[in-house]
Amino acid sequence: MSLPVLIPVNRLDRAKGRLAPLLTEAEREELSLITLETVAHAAGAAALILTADPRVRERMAGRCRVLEEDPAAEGLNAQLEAAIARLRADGTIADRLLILHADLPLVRGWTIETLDAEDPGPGSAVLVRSRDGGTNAMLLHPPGRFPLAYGPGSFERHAAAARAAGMQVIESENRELKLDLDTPGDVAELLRTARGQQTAAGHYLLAIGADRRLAEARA
Ligand SMILES: Nc1nc2c(ncn2[C@@H]2O[C@H](COP(=O)(O)OP(=O)(O)OP(=O)(O)O)[C@@H](O)[C@H]2O)c(=O)[nH]1
Ligand SMILES: C=C(OP(=O)(O)O)C(=O)O
Repeated sequence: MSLPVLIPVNRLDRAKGRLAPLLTEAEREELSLITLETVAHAAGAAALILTADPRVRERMAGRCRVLEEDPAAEGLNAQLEAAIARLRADGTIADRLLILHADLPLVRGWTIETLDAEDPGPGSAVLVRSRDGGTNAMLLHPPGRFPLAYGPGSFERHAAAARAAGMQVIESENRELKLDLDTPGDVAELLRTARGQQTAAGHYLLAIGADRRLAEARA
């Protein structure tokens, strides 16, 4: 596997909490699954889904490799570190790894190829900053040089930690990877363009009337 793509997915009943003002719990869960399918499809055979939710496993069964979380690890960073250790031990991960969020509605296969092409070689990290300062995508060459620090404002933490580890840091302006669906503002941004409306997430959001709800909230 030239570039394994690790995609962490929160438990559906915990995901997308910041969209609660716009979407019901059932709608947030379905949107999480729809964007996961988009990201996993883009990653193709390289997709490695990390989740504790049996409904995610059921939805993605047979379509890509789904990894169980480590019961001894707590939180996103610890879960990712534990999964990466297991994947390095079994040879799935060698000298490169792309960690992608599961909620990137615009991502396509060629998006990942474009990001991959930005990799300058060993000793580097290519990062994509999200609208709220998170890290939507992180291509590590190699992984393991610094501790993962996902959470609010993680982009600056990851960039600083990579530099402190002697790595070359590149901020990619990859437009498809910069948009994740965390807030009602992100949903509005997705639905603002025909391109966004034509995504699987866009179709779903329009079908449930999220555009009208946004307009009513602005009124
Ligand atoms: N496997 C796993 N994935 C997680 C966990 N927490 C967050 N994620 C995933 O990590 C990525 C970034 O997560 P966030 O956007 O911060 O969390 P979220 O649950 O999607 O949204 P919020 O509820 O708004 O924080 C998304 O792909 C999440 O699904 C976790 O504890 N385990
Ligand atoms: C946890 C993260 O996601 P978000 O910024 O979407 O909360 C992160 O990018 O570090």
